[in-house]
Amino acid sequence: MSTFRSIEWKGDRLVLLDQRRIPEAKVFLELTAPEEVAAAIREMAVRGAPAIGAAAAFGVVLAARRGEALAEADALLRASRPTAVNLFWALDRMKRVWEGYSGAAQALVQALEAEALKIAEEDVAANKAIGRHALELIPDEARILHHCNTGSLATVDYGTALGIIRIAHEAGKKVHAFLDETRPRLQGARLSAWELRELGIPHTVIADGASGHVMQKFGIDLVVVGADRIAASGDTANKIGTYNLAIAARHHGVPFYVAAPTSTVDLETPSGAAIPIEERDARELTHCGPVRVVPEGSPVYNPAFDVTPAELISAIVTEAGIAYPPYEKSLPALVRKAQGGHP
Ligand SMILES: CSC[C@@H](O)[C@@H](O)C(=O)COP(=O)(O)O
Repeated sequence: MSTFRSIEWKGDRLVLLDQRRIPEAKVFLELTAPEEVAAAIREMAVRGAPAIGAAAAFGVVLAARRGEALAEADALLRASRPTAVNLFWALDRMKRVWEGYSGAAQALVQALEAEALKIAEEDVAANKAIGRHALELIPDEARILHHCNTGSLATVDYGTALGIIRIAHEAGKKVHAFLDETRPRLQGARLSAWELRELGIPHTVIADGASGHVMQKFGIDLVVVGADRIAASGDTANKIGTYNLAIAARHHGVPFYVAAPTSTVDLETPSGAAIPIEERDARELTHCGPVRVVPEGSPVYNPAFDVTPAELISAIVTEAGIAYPPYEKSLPALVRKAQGGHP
């Protein structure tokens, strides 16, 4: 894989690989202000639940370096996207460092920088652990269906669901990934295919509507997806189209796995009904690039995420181990384990 990370802290600026430009160009953005980080998250130059959490943490560091009001930067970054809980989880961690702080400004900048770097490094370690735990779920030869992009681009490095595919490949398993294109923003077609090509992992891009057909015609051994927020019940918000995939998987008897760090588990949210679902600009649907593909005046509805009910999820793979139903019991135990407590 590439020798760069999609998120890199350079001591005085945050460098992001602009995901809107992949695969046609590798363009790096150099951000020095929290407003720029919030805009990059909102406009999806950086995207994917763990990646936006880490980027927001560095947004707070930038605000501190500039001597700006941290409460304002925090509010601005929190408002950038609503669904992925990692954003709020990372900003809460940063807030525990700055809230009530009364020492020297320079020492606070250093403490915030250390915390943001810790968030980033912990994410990489969590993703590798997720991949190792998942090995027991992957047959030696496996056709794996995947939705959206959950790889190095969507995290600080390695990835969650795509990381599982990568680690299984590196472990010598014969994996073939079927990648949903993931309309309307094409994270599967543009980003996951790009990552798997760089890694030399066999894959085939399919239209979202083809996933049922592929299960029926070729046979899929498992589906693995990421998550933006997992409620205490196990209900999981992820990229729009995930729910359809889970229904098709159940119909075909295909195991449906969710892969996410425990920072994506939100025990405060009891069930999927309480997860805020982002609606994005209609233009994402009405246009393909500059070309209008929906007649002028036709109403559109563009939810960016859906919620897959826990009963359709075979297991949730986290860095602390694999949670099986009933998730109300297994998820809190894994969250406690990840935090260093008893399972
Ligand atoms: C490891 S990324 C997991 C999820 O964040 C991913 O599947 C997803 O839904 C991303 O949505 P996006 O709108 O591209 O940020």
